[in-house]
Amino acid sequence: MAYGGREVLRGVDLEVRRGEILALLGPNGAGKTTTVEILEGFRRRSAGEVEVLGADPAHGDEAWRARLGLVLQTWRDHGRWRVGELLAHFARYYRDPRDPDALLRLVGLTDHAGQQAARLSGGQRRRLDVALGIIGRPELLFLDEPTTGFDPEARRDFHDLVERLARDEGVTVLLTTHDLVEAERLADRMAMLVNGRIRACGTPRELARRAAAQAEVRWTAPDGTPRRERTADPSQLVWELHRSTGGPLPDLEVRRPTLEDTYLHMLHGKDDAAGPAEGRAPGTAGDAARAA
Ligand SMILES: Nc1ncnc2c1ncn2[C@@H]1O[C@H](COP(=O)(O)OP(=O)(O)OP(=O)(O)O)[C@@H](O)[C@H]1O
Repeated sequence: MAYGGREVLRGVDLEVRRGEILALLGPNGAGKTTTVEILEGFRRRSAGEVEVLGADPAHGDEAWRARLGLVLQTWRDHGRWRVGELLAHFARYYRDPRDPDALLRLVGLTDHAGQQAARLSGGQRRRLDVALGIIGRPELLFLDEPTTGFDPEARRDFHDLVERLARDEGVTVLLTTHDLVEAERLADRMAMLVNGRIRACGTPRELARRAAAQAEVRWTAPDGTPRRERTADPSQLVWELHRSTGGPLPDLEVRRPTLEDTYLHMLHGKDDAAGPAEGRAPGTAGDAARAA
């Protein structure tokens, strides 16, 4: 995929399976929104094959569109509408919409039903976005950085809601986020997009294993100096230190790699972390993406 002459996606090989939650991660400018907008049918791709719910998004009709739910990054301008009226209005576009009052309860906006959308707080607007995204009972839900601006409780409620949608209603979810805790909490699989290419894709556990990020061992040396070392095999290091000092290691601490370590390792590491797109020469491959 190129903007003007500049290629921003090159070989995005990605499949989202029906009923799964897939988190698309990657640094600013990696191409996540571009990818998602192509899948949603909002952006024309310049090359590659894409199939979403059995159709090419570039030719998706109204019936196809009604099966998607979108929570976009940019806020749609419905500021003058009252929250309850807005939901009732959008409900009319769908054959089997959720009940607007039940939906307000679901996203925690019942007390704001009579309020103008423009007067909601940032986090409350985001909840409204989520409500609008799921009002039509979508089969496939796109969530583009959905919890930006949420307080911790709203975030937890939102995570519960997304989990319920996936588990109880079989909704497929494609989530982009910079929040690694969110990705780990929600996602069945994570895909890492770096420089327009999928660098790795797998369950959080698989990615951690593939990235082989290193543990950090800290201790105080016999002369009192604090020491730290990174190693893939902390037990070996501790054993060697123990043997060389001949006694217990003061202030010993072994810190396992966090998800953030894994992420940064993948971001800056070599292709040993590469997933299915591994080994492609730059610019040679078109993009291929399938969702549900
Ligand atoms: N309409 C456009 N015209 C030209 N270049 C664009 C356009 N939209 C995006 N880009 C460029 O394409 C690249 C990918 O952008 P994109 O918005 O897809 O990244 P992203 O991964 O969603 O980033 P972020 O995490 O910051 O939201 C960026 O370098 C961006 O500057």
